[in-house]
Amino acid sequence: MPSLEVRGLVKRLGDHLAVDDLSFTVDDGEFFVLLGPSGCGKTTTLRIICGLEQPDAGEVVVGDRVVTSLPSRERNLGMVFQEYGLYPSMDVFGNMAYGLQARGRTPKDEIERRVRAAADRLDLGALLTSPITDLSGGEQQRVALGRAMVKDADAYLFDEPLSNLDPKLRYRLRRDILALHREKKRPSVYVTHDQTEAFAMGDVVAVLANGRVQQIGPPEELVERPANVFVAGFVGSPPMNLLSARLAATDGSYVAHSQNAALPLPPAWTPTLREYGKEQVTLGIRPDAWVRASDGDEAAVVGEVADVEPLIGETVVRLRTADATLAAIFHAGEEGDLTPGDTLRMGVAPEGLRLFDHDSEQALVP
Ligand SMILES: Nc1ncnc2c1ncn2[C@@H]1O[C@H](COP(=O)(O)OP(=O)(O)OP(=O)(O)O)[C@@H](O)[C@H]1O
Repeated sequence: MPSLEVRGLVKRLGDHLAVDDLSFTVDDGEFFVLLGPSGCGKTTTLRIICGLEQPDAGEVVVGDRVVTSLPSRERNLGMVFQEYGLYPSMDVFGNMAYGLQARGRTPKDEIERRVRAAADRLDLGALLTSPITDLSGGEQQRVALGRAMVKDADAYLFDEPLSNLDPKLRYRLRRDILALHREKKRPSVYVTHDQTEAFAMGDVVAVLANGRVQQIGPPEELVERPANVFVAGFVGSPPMNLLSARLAATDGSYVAHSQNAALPLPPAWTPTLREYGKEQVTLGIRPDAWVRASDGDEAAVVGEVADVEPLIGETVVRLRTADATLAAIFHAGEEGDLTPGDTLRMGVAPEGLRLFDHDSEQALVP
């Protein structure tokens, strides 16, 4: 049985439909990430799960309890937010202990034991009596994490908890959050617009746009098999190249014509495309699927190198053609000696091609 479930959530904010028929389930021990661009409804969804916002329609289920109309404090959730949400008048101990003290069910020495254990884990042991206002942003966020850690919550919710922190601290706190999650073995829902974070942390990632789920799956599935044009253009850095193309059948297999090139599709596509019948498609080319091609190769896209960006272990090359700018990732060294202005011919490894219906923008599946 899933331990956290939202069913058909709808939320209108002013005249904006912030959450539009959203459903997903998170199992015990699963780290579930809500990923999407700014304004897609991630925070609103989390606020509904927490009980800080009432949905216009739909249900929130935690364990075997429908909690939709319960106040936040009765939902037994651990929450960590971007704006730490700490009490400035209290010290570190007071903030971490507050939730347990307020519920009044945990003996004082047990609270003390839990707070000290969490503080030690988070390197806050020496700061327990410090006023919150004396702490750095990273320390405050660790206190907020510690406050969630001392609770035995039924589910844990995180809303962009790391976005105010520098990269080194972010990396460390990611590990702390995952350690907390693994220890508690409860469902966790983590909101972020940072796909590196989403992919590094999530067992399952839900991509949201305009308040709707676009795709739910493990990170590698979103990259390998994006369900639609939005996901294809959103995940990956750089994301998949998306081009309009015309399909043509030749000798029983298919070729996609785009950018003055004839790109052969693997034979596995043939039955699907025969049934599909349409000519016009959107072609997706993974940036890591490009290969250098030789002169006269019909299956090569030709363009001018616009930009060469060396990264750690790989190089991103941008190629300008008559009507598109394409991104290619080469393992460091494979790009050769390219400089902006050079003419470059690139072929595509056929397994790196994806096709989407031109109108519905949904993926076609071979
Ligand atoms: N009171 C309001 N009236 C109208 N629209 C609102 C109101 N509050 C929020 N919105 C809009 O609802 C949408 C969803 O907001 P939400 O904060 O859930 O998005 P988000 O995905 O978490 O974005 P971010 O990553 O920027 O925090 C946004 O477009 C926001 O501008």
